[in-house]
Amino acid sequence: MTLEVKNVMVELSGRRILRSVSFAVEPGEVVGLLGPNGAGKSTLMRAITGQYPAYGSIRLLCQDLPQLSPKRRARLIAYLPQTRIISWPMSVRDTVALGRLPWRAFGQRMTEADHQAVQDALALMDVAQLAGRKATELSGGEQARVLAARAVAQDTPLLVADEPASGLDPAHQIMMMDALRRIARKGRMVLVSLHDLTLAARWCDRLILLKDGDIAGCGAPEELMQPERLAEVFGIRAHIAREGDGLVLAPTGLTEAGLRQPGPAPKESDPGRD
Ligand SMILES: Nc1ncnc2c1ncn2[C@@H]1O[C@H](COP(=O)(O)OP(=O)(O)OP(=O)(O)O)[C@@H](O)[C@H]1O
Repeated sequence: MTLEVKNVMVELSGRRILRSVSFAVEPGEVVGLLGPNGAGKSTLMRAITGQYPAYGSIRLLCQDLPQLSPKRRARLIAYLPQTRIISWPMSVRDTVALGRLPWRAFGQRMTEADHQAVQDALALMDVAQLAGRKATELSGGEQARVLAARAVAQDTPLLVADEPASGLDPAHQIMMMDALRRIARKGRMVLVSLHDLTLAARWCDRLILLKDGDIAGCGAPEELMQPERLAEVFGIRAHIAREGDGLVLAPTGLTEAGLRQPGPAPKESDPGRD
């Protein structure tokens, strides 16, 4: 009863973006996907959600995801994209209710269960007080929480969230991570990409480090968040401290390699290699 990603390779515009990525996510856990800009996090999420064709195997609850119809897939996976601008001039409640569409036949009215799922999602993302407002008139962070609520309302076994905390104020970043953890603890799977190392270390059960389209590490935050690993993957030095029940990580500077090459390394896997 897992998400199983095996030897996934993705090529876009003739460039190999993901090389041979394998990992699993179990029900009940929040798995964080970390890596520098351009490492391939969004590409991996898009491959899992069926937006990019991929070689290899992507199975969820023992079903081959690429074989499923869009509607069947929408009942299994909710996806929160990185770009979160709402362009439909609908109320917040109606926007969140779009998350229930995969569960209804065309033209069918919302059931009591649909209304409850919408209300729960509005509350979880702290946007219930905005329910009657036009979604397009909200701030960027508010819109981000509305779209997160829509993904939550979809009530799927797997939630894939691409940088759900970006653009949120500190309190709502914590609320977001807390919400993802609560969703997971109800037996769902959560795969979330993050750039904030402290959020990742404190709220994720396991972390996957992606670099240049390859997995550079996978394990519990305490195992992975080591100075050498952060230097290798991100090119940074960081202050790492244990506080309460988790780690706090504060980047303090660039390593020599990071100074030489702060951006992602050129892909060795471009056509011609292998
Ligand atoms: N449609 C596309 N065609 C060609 N190359 C692409 C396409 N989409 C992404 N890429 C390239 O794939 C690589 C990985 O991009 P991706 O968006 O997956 O990175 P990321 O890890 O999510 O980065 P970020 O942290 O900046 O969001 C980048 O080098 C990017 O330029």
